[in-house]
Amino acid sequence: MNRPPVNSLNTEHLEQLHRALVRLENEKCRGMILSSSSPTVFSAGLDIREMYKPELEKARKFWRTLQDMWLKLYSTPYPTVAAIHGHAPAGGCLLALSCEYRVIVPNVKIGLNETQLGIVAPQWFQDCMRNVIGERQAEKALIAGHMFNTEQALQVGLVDEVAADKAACIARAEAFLASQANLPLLARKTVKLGFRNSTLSRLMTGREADTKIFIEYIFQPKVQKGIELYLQSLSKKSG
Ligand SMILES: CCCC/C=C/CC(=O)SCCNC(=O)CCNC(=O)[C@H](O)C(C)(C)COP(=O)(O)OP(=O)(O)OC[C@H]1O[C@@H](n2cnc3c(N)ncnc32)[C@H](O)[C@@H]1OP(=O)(O)O
Repeated sequence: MNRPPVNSLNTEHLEQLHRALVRLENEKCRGMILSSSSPTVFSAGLDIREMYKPELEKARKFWRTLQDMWLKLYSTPYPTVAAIHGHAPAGGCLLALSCEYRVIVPNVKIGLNETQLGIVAPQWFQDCMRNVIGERQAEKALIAGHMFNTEQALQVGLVDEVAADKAACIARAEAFLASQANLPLLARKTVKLGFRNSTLSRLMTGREADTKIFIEYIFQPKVQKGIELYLQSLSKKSG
């Protein structure tokens, strides 16, 4: 990902990610490392400006593009690793959770923090967390909107490994891909999809309902006010 300053996910960036995933599949790629050009941020999650006073059709398109990208990422036939050498809140955490393996560096925060922002992580975000860290830990983390530090993320199983820095993180991600290289492709892909199918189907069969929930939610005046205040707090911080 290379969308400075924080790889926030707007419609255009989501489309780029989706196109890249389709191309990798068409080219029969043997594995992907999802990484960031930023030295400190993996991805700041959804671009909050896409949700602030949007036009209805643009907001719908934004959400559908996110769904499309995620459905592709979660179901790739090739192995995927997230090299998390920077913070990964909310949608950034979703990207990492959607890969098959996660390597993180020290001093990083990762989690589905939506509750803390007064918004609700969509069901499929929650499912991804549950599938990785289990029901009990996911429920606790999601209710609190907890951001895990590196040590906590390793302890709870949210990530698989800690590496000292970006170079080591990428090297460990490559090692994971190498460990998969000799597995029979069809068997590997079939087992992966078997595990992920119910989560994928839940969104595929409920896409319109999921979009409706998003639209109805963000168009509420009190939600718009909350987004406005949050945007102000973010830009005051960097100002
Ligand atoms: C039913 C509704 C469901 C909706 C689901 C939503 C899921 C989501 O993903 S919501 C997005 C949640 N994301 C966040 O809360 C992250 C907010 N950002 C941060 O915590 C920090 O920016 C960071 C830890 C990622 C990085 O910190 P750092 O100090 O390096 O950078 P900053 O100075 O904070 O930010 C630089 C710059 O980027 C702007 N920005 C940051 N995050 C976002 C974002 N998610 N969307 C849009 N813009 C963002 C920030 O305002 C700064 O901009 P300016 O330089 O122009 O002020």
